[in-house]
Amino acid sequence: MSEKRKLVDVAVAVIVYEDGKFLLAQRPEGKPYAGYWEFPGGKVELGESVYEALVREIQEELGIQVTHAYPWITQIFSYPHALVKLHFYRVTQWQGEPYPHENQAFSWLYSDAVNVAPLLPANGPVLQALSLPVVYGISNAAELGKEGFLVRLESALKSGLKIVQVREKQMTADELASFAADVVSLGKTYGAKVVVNSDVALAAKVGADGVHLTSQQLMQVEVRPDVGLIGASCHNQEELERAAALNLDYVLFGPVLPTLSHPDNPVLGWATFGEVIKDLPMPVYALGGLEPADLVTAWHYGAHGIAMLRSVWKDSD
Ligand SMILES: Nc1nc2c([nH]c(=O)n2[C@H]2C[C@H](O)[C@@H](COP(=O)(O)OP(=O)(O)OP(=O)(O)O)O2)c(=O)[nH]1
Repeated sequence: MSEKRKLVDVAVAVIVYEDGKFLLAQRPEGKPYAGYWEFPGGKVELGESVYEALVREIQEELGIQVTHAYPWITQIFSYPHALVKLHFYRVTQWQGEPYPHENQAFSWLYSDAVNVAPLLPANGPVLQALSLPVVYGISNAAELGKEGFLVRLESALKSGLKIVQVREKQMTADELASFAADVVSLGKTYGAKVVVNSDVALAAKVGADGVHLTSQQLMQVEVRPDVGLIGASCHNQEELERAAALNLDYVLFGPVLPTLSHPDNPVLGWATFGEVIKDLPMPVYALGGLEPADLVTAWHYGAHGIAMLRSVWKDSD
């Protein structure tokens, strides 16, 4: 039934300041779901690219000129009135002051304090995706030593790092439990999320925010584990599709560039990275040989952000 309907492409703008504050608007009278809150945007017209539609809709609805917008996530949603393919872009820079040209109510919000309702039904997972930081750190006590790593971690947290994965394959179970507890405690102090690689029981035991599945686990689990935030490592399209089918919160996808530890391994390169991840419903972090300065390039190719195992722990000054 619904699957036979024509897919309607919709360009959707998440207009977001650097501190994470974003804009929701209330759908005007006369449209389906009038009064519901949504991100500004609208249907792609015949002959238009999604990007062109985004720029046009935002000019029409808010009177601002989009100058920097990055493809982000794509979701297909079946409404009684239409089957829509929502192309979400993060709009990070614009000219002019947003003004409600269609008399819509506006609200600037942070993802952890959304106090307007109801939202369009498709938008719940989008708020969850928006709450994920754009820089993702992976622990590296293997190279820095446990104490050395914790010092670097605290300095990175002080500088604004907001998510870290505990991944130390060389540690014994006891060492890992104590290390993970230290990372969780530091994370809590600085308001950062902590996920634990592969071990659901350990994540629960140390009070982590969630679990990061290995690509092997990803292909084996039948259902999404119920322990908060769930991510996974992916290296190919099949794994990415599996992560999408399991409704995971995010994935790491790479290697994008050669890495120090595996300089001769095949890499995706940015163009292939962008091609493979386009149309995915969940945020994708680029991984492999990246530095903080690569963030905007990653956005350009559709990534949510970048994940780093080494450069994120270097002192910036
Ligand atoms: N703009 C927008 N549309 C969304 C969001 N989430 C969501 O499910 N949609 C759906 C609702 C609609 O079915 C479709 C957008 O269609 P629309 O009616 O707003 O498009 P439009 O501005 O081009 O309006 P019109 O041509 O019908 O006047 O996408 C969102 O966050 N923003």
